[in-house]
Amino acid sequence: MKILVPLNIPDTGIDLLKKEGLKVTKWTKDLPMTKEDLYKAAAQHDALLSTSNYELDAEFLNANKHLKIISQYAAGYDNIDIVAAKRLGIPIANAPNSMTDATADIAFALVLAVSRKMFYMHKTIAKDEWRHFRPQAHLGIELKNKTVGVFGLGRIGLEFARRCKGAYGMKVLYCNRSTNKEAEEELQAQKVSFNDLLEQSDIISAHCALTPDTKHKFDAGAFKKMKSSAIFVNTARGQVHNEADLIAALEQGEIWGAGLDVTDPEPMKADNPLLSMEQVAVTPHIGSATLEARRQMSVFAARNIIAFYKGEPIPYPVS
Ligand SMILES: NC(=O)C1=CN([C@@H]2O[C@H](COP(=O)(O)OP(=O)(O)OC[C@H]3O[C@@H](n4cnc5c(N)ncnc54)[C@H](OP(=O)(O)O)[C@@H]3O)[C@@H](O)[C@H]2O)C=CC1
Ligand SMILES: O=CC(=O)O
Repeated sequence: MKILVPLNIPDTGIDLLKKEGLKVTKWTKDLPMTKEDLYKAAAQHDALLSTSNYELDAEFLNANKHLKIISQYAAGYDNIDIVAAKRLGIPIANAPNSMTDATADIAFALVLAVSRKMFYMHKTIAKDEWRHFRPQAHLGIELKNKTVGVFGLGRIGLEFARRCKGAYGMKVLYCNRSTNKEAEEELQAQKVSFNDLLEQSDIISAHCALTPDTKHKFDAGAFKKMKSSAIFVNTARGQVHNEADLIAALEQGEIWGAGLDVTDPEPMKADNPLLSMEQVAVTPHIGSATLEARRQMSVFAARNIIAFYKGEPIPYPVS
């Protein structure tokens, strides 16, 4: 079986594939493949160890019906048309839990960065604006005993909530479709409606998958319901918030601040007004950007393909 890896990912998983006798073509350039190159290359391979920057839509899947499996080097798989893949009988798999800690860390770091205006204050030094002690300038807010609301308390949401509870004794609210018993027992997390999450939380962090249900969940109406002292954090997917509405909510003081690891669109343009706001911190989708996570993602994505090749159950199937 010939595997196409269309981005320069760590070799940890590639080595496993090769050990099983699978042939691997890895794209080693820094820039991703063009759509044309991807179509051409996929046509000559049996499986794809893909990454989330490629749009694997119905058109791509129809043109590549021959693919035996697509294994995603990511937890999210909103770039893949799962319905079309199912119709065509192409199994899809992903690599959840390989970057849970790394992404929870980024969400938590964004809360801290926003609460103390760190990114903005860093820029004042670079602009040579640090002059003298100003006792009432650029004050932040403290996090101890605040209420955190997690939208999508799954793997990453739980790790993020653990950090909030452990470091600052925060009360944990969450909004999911199902109940997270583990979080309720361990953190005394309370499941609430979306409305209550918005109205009662001091910090709201999005950790859901991007689906038609969650697209633009955080829009003008949602921001209006949040506390004017609230911090909104999104490390899930940029389209979970409506970015124009978020900018307006911040400009009008409807919410206090925002921390984003994901934006809409990505990459964010350098002239985006969010980048010059005092109470905003933006990182360029680096949730999983640790050596440990990226190596593990490669291994998990490879294991799906190896299991399929051996006729064993796929460890991380996407249904
Ligand atoms: N910034 C980054 O670099 C990274 C971002 N991510 C993003 O984080 C997302 C979450 O990852 P992970 O924690 O592993 O995924 P999980 O599937 O473990 O958690 C997702 C949670 O979202 C909840 N959810 C889904 N739909 C809804 C909805 N409509 N309303 C309320 N809750 C909902 C689910 O609960 P229930 O089904 O009960 O509703 C579940 O608890 C990924 O899909 C990806 O987009 C992941 C890794 C890195
Ligand atoms: O955004 C990253 C992912 O793993 O999903």
